[in-house]
Amino acid sequence: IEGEPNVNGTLVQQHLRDREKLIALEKTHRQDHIFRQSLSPTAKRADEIVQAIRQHEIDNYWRVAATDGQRERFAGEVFPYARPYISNTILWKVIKHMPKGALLHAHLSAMLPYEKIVKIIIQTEGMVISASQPLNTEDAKQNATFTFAHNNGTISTSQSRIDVSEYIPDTQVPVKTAAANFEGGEAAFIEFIKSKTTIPPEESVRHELGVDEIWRRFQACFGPTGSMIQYEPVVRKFYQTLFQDLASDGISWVEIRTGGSHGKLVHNGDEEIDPDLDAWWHVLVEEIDKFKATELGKSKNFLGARVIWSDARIKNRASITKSMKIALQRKQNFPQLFSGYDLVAQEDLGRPLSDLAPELVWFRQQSEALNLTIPYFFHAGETLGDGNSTDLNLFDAILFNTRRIGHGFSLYKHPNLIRQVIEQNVMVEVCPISNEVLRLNEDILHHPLPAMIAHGIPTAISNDDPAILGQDVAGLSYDFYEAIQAFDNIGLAGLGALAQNSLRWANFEDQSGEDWIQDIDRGEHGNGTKAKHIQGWNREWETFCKWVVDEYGPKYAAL
Ligand SMILES: O=c1[nH]cnc2c1ncn2[C@@H]1O[C@H](CO)[C@@H](O)[C@H]1O
Repeated sequence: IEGEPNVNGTLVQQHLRDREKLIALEKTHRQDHIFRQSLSPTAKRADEIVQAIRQHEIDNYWRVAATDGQRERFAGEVFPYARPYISNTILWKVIKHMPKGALLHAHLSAMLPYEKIVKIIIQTEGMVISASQPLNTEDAKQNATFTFAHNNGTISTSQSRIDVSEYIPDTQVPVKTAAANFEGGEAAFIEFIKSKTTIPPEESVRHELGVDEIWRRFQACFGPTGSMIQYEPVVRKFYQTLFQDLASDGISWVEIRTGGSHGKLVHNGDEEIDPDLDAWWHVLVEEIDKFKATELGKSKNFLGARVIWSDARIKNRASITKSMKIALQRKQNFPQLFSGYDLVAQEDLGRPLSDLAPELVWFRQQSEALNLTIPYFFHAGETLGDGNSTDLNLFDAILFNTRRIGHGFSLYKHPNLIRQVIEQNVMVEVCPISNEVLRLNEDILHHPLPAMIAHGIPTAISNDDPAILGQDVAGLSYDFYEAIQAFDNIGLAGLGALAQNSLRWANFEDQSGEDWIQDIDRGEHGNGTKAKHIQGWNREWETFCKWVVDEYGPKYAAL
C-alpha cells in the first residue's frame, strides 16, 4: 500500500473535469437552455444572488429539527404546512416581485379567494342567502347546501338568522343580516362559507385517502360557487378584484377556463337570469377594458384576458353537443374574447377524449365551416395511471392538435409522445400545488416538473383553482415559489424561462395553426403581437433582475 488519496492526482482531476462536462452536457437538453444562454450580465447576477438566498433559507430557515410533538421541517415539505412559513422568507419577496407573464390554466369560479367574493356579496344591495336546512349544528353545517341570489326587496322580515333551529329551509335572508347575526358574527359566517368551498390543510395532506376521495370533496366545493358569481354588480366587482390581484402579482395576461353552463348573468336590479347568453360575455369584455384603463392596469401593462370554453366531460353526448353549439354562437359574437375549447372535471371518471372523438371531430368541422378559429387546449394525463384512459388522453390530445396540454402529469412516461410534444411545440400547463393537493404528488419534491424541463418539454406554471386548493390568493406566487424552492436546477433563471414560456404559448389572438407555430418558433424575434408582448416582458424581467441585484446583492454577495 502506497501513498494517500490525493485531490490533485491526475485521475482525480480528470474525473472532476469529466463530471463538469457531463453535467453541462445534460443541461443542453433542457427546455430553458436557450433562455439561460441569453441572460444579460444583470440577470446572471440576479440568478446567483437568488441562489444564495434560497440556499441560505434552506439551511437556516427551513431545516428545523423535530422538537417535542413538532414535525421536522424541511424545504419542499407539503404545501399546506409550508404555506404559513413561506411569506416570511426573502425568496417569497423576490418571487412576489417577479413579472410572471400569463396565467394560462385557471378555472373561473376558483380563481379569487371566497372571502373576497363573500365580502363583495355582503356589500351588494339586495343580495340574499338561503340554506337547505337550519345551520344550528355542526352536522347541519356540514350537510347543508346554500344559494346566493338577488332579491328586489320582497322578502319576509321574520327570518334574520340562518343558524338557528327556527330557520325555515330555503327562505331568503339578506346576506348582510345573516352574516351579522351568525354566531361569531361576519367573520364566522365567512369561515362557514370557506368551510364549504375550500379544502382545508388537514384534508389536503391526507394522501393515503387517494385521488377519488379528494376529487369528491373538490368537486363539491364548486357547488355553491355558481350562485356567487351571477349577479351583475357582484360579477363586475369580482372581475375588477381578480384583475387587480393578478396584475399586482405580476401577471399580465390570463386565459380563463369557464363557460359551458356557467356563462349566466342576472342583470343589475333583476332576479332572473338573462336568457340572452351574450349578456355574460358583454360584461366580461367591459370589465377587461375597464381594468386596462385603470392606473394599476396601465402601470402593470395588463394585456387582457380570453376565455377557454370548458364543458364538463361527465356530461352525456347530447348535452356536450348542445353546449358546443352554444359555444359556436358565442365565438361568432365574441371572436376576441373566445379563445378555445376544453373539457373539464375529473378525467379518471369522465369521458375519455377518444370516447368524444365524434363530437370533437364534428366541432372542428363546424368551426371550420363557419370560418372560426377554435383551437383545443385539452386537459390530459392528470393521473397517476400508466396506460389507463386518463393517461391515454395524452395521445388523443396530440392527435387532435391540442395547442397546450393541461397538467400532462403522466406525460413523462411516454418517450415517443415527449418527442412529438417537443416537435409540435405543444406546451404543458403545469399546476404544481393543484397536483399536490389533488394527490398526484405527495409534495413538490415528487412532482415531474423538473423531468419535463430536463427532457426539453415546454412548460409554464399555472395555479388551477387557487381559491379552493389552498393558495388562497389569485396570483401565481405560491406555485412559482414551490418550483424554485424544490429544485436546484430551476433557480431564478428557470422561473424566468417558465414565465417567458407562458407568453410564448399564450393565445393572444386567433391564428391559423401555421401562424401559431411560427410565432412560437420565432418567440421574441417575431414581428407580431406575441413577439411584442414577449419583448415587453423581457424589459420587465431586466428591470426586475436589476431590482434583485440592487436590493439583495450587497447582503447576499458574501454568502
Ligand atoms: O385540475 C383540474 N382538472 C380537471 N378539471 C378541473 C380541474 N380543476 C378544476 N376543474 C373543473 O373545472 C370545473 C369548474 O370550471 C369544475 O367542475 C372542476 O371539476
